[in-house]
Amino acid sequence: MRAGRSSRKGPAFDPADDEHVEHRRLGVWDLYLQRNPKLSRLPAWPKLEESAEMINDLPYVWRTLLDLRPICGHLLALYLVMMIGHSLLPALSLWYSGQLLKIVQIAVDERTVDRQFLFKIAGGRVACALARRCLSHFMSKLFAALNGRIRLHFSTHIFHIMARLDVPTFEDPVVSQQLSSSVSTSSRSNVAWEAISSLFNIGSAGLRLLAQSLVLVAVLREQRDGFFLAFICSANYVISQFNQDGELRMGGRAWAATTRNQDYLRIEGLKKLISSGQHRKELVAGGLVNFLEAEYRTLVDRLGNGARDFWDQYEDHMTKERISLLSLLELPLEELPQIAFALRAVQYPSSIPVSLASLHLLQQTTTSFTMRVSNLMRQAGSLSNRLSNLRKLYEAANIKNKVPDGTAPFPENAQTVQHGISLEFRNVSFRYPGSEEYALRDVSFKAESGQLCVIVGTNGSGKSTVLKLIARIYDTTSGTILIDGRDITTLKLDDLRRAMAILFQDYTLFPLSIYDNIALGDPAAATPEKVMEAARLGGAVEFVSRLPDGFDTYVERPVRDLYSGLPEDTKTLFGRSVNHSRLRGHMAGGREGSGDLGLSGGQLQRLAVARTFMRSSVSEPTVGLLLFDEPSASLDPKAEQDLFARLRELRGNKTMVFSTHRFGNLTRHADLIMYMNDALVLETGTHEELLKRDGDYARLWRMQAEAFL
Ligand SMILES: Nc1ncnc2c1ncn2[C@@H]1O[C@H](COP(=O)(O)OP(=O)(O)OP(=O)(O)O)[C@@H](O)[C@H]1O
Repeated sequence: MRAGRSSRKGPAFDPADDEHVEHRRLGVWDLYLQRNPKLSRLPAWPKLEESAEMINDLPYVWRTLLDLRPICGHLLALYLVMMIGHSLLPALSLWYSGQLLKIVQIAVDERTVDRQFLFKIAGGRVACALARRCLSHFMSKLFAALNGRIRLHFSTHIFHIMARLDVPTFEDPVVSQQLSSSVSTSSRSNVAWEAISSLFNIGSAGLRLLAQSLVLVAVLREQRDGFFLAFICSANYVISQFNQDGELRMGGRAWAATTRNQDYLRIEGLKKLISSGQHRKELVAGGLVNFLEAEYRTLVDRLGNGARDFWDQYEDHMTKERISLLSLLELPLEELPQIAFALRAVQYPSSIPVSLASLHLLQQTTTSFTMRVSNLMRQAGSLSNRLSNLRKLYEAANIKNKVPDGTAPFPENAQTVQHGISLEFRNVSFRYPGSEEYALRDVSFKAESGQLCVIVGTNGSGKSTVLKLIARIYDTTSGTILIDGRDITTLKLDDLRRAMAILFQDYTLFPLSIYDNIALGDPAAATPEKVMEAARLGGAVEFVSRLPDGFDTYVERPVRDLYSGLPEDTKTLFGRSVNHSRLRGHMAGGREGSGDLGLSGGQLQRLAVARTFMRSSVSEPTVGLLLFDEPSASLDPKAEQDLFARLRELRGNKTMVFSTHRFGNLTRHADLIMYMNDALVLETGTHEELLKRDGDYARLWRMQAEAFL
């Protein structure tokens, strides 16, 4: 959504708060708008309010300048000097124009011309124009150079900001809003340079206005009716400024819009459905085309002109609102200077040439003057936004992670880890941030060092959550998790995570090469031999070798090729197939094949398993705990069996926690099985114990076994 200053301090915006928020219907849209305080009816009030807020952001400008001094201080200083020169030149031109006018006046009154003076003034006027052109040229070159250097400097700062955030912090909507307005790893824009250059621009525009005003006053003083003409030349601008403030103007105010119209929602849903390649299979296979088309027609007929997006409705409303008495006055006022000139010409016929020249000069100057004023106002508005983004860019480096680091090193004795780590949950309950529901309720269990623990249960029962809490992706809401008898929150996070290898169910592959994807399982120890071995253990070598670029193949190219207007016969370009539709699915764990590579879900899962194998083998001395969340979900039965066999063999003495809802033959080998349902651990024991108990585990086991009889 477009909005004014992105986030202000103050109480939360509540659409139901009638006292501070007004509600308007715009077609199918509900617009909620912060009520204007009385003073804000004045056209400059919102700008003043924003300027007051900007004061808090100014220290960050200073900090940025200090940061930039060693990188491009001399270029910045040069740019500033050029800008000052560029701002003063229009005033100098105006002064020369005033002098030319004077020459004309003397020529009319006295019929004489001082030729030398005339050449000097004309030469000065031309030199001014040339100087402005040259300065603009050099400034644009400097602008680009500064932009490049500053962007490069801040890109490492931004990389650091993004890389250090943990999962709950990154998912926090407040943090993501802060990041989206201040941090962008890919865009060509650059928050710091935008803020600094805006500030320079405003300073320069202010200086230009001041210098021009002073010269204008000096020139007008010498002209008959000069001030009167200047006033009427700028009158229509003043009126248009007052006229802008329609009732629904949203600039500077908090606002939110939503639609609850079911027909409109359905129309938009149908449009998305047919325009995205993602749903094409189901659409065609389900024979849905005719039904959807008829449905769409009915909805559009029913909603008529109301089926329009918010901005369309808003513009429509604003155009209706804009016709007022003042707006009707705006155009006739433009003619006023000519009328005034005609009357004066009648009154003083001898001064027609001077009046004509002065009228031209005045109109030209006031037009550029008023344009500058409105530019200045507009720039001041965006400056406030840019400065606040700059503040957020610096503040983002101090965002506190929600999972705090511990202080105790782990393990105390490095030799013990490879013989497994004991794991204990004591009365652990957990709710995901922002969720009311408990994902785990009072879970307690203990797995001794070197044991194989299998968590089984229904969908959504909390199996993956158990693994996420062990890796401290999230912290428990209540209760304690201990490894080797020590509370995990007290341990250094880096040490804790170095002691375990984890494969998530919703793993993702990185937009890097296949080699890097595997090597990042243990980047510090990665060698080509180790990566190859991990790929073999994950069952990935065969299909990767068949790819044209083998292990150098990018799972998803992070940089798209650009093309346009290619003849239809162009099937490949740069050794890759041309995507004429440009519609690609996203890469997400196991659920989809790779749009770029045409790899299947199972093949992608093998790559993820290979990555985990980088740190899972018996020989890996630093890892004592292996966590696997459904690693075989997309594998065929043979691949699944091979994987389980390899896992058992490679695990050695390490502790392994395995989550699955397919019992397979893994549970038979388990030292501890936990049966979960609806956030609770309902049964624990070995396979035999649980069968003897004849509870839910036994019932589900029999159900799965019967399917194969
Ligand atoms: N990031 C999240 N935010 C909010 N709720 C979540 C999140 N992830 C999971 N949940 C909820 O927590 C509960 C437990 O989810 P979890 O993924 O642990 O289940 P699971 O047993 O692994 O399920 P499955 O067998 O389908 O993988 C579910 O109700 C789920 O909707």
